[in-house]
Amino acid sequence: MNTFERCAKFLKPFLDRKSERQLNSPPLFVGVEGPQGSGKTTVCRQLAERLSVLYPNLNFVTFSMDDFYLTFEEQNEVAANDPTNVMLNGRGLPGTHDVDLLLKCLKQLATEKTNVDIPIYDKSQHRGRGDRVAFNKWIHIKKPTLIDVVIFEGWFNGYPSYSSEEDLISKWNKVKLRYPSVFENIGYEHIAKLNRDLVRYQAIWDYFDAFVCITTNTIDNVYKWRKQQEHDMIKQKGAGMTDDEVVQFVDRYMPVYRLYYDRLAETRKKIPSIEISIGLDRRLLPASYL
Ligand SMILES: Nc1ncnc2c1ncn2[C@@H]1O[C@H](COP(=O)(O)OP(=O)(O)OP(=O)(O)O)[C@@H](O)[C@H]1O
Repeated sequence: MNTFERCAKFLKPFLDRKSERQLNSPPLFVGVEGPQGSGKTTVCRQLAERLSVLYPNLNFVTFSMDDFYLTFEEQNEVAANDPTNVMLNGRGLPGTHDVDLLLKCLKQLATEKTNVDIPIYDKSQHRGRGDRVAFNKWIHIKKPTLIDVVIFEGWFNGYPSYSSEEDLISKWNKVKLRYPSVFENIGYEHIAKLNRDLVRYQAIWDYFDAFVCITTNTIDNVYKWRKQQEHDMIKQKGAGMTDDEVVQFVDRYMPVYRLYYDRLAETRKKIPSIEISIGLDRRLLPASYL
């Protein structure tokens, strides 16, 4: 069994129920989480393509947290407002998305009262710094199209913020001792800001009816996966990050993994969910076959 087959098996009862749908029932929201490079985009594409063949009466839409990055100008402003905060110096982490726009889209999809316009982000614009594409290139869902299944992926989907400052500080003290290089240039004010930003995302997770978590035996695999991706890109397009650049790039994300990754179980307890564990080769680890 592979990741797609395991996801499809988990989602089958939800989709069977949905396929006997009642008119105007809200869509099924499927959240997909997985560390960078774990294969989220691939599995979401496979789910939308193959499940729409298996369930021809259901309309699927797939999009990503990445589509909701702030515009180039807004991101520059975020970085300029907090110049010592390396975590906000460029897109990627909590605090660099238009959460209000995302919540508006989710609400519109849930209530089906209006047309829905879903943005698309182009990472290649501004020499790789990225920007949101023009409105006419967004995904436009026009009434009376009924969306039955929303598949939404993001690398920190479901990460629960800390509601107690004491817990946040205690975790921060532990992880910065254990991973000093990751937290080298990060002060408590940056961690507190990160947590405040993450609080705003919690309302997104509340939409999930089903939650797919692709987990891995060690989060350090993210470095290796990204190196592979960049090596492939250099082969195909002649350009890509060097191994050292990859380390620097992934380091910027690591504080979030180190602070929150092991708290995902909290979200999983609240939502019907599945944990699909993969190894470095992205094959399922034995427990995931169940
Ligand atoms: N099951 C798999 N087995 C082997 N390779 C895979 C598998 N799934 C995805 N890949 C490959 O791994 C790479 C990363 O996949 P993908 O872009 O889907 O991951 P991602 O989690 O969405 O990454 P990111 O967060 O960086 O966008 C791609 O080159 C893809 O072809």
